[in-house]
Amino acid sequence: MAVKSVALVAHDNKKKELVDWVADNRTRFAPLKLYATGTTGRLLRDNLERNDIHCLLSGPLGGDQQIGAKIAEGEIDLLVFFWDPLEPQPHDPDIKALLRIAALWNIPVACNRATAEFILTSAYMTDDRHQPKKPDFSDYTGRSVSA
Ligand SMILES: O=C(CO)COP(=O)(O)O
Repeated sequence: MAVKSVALVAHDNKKKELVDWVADNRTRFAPLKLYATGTTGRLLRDNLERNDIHCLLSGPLGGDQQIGAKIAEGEIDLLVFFWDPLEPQPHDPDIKALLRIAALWNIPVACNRATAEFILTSAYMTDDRHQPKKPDFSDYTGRSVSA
């Protein structure tokens, strides 16, 4: 079975919810390759005693953009992003950019625990025959533009 890569990101008020959810699903997460923004990743590492989590920069310091770049490069199969709907964030443009790039590249995104549960327990998680359709941007990249 191909190893799926999951990016885990949570805003401060949502970090406990994310860490608890991942801990509750430890067995399902065991075979998955995990990426996380800096602080989320540190908490996951400490609480799950998993030292193989690829921790990027903290979100406001560029971590959201690093995850977005990995999505664009085809390295991420699922984004779990518990963003905080009750608190403004200084790096709001980065958050929008991350959600945009995930939508653009047709990556499944869970923004709350209910959705994350549906996706994590989906048969598609372990079925190599299922691959989300890769978008075809050839019309866009090949468009005529005058220099
Ligand atoms: O701010 C974040 C996502 O927008 C998360 O970053 P941290 O995991 O570093 O707190």
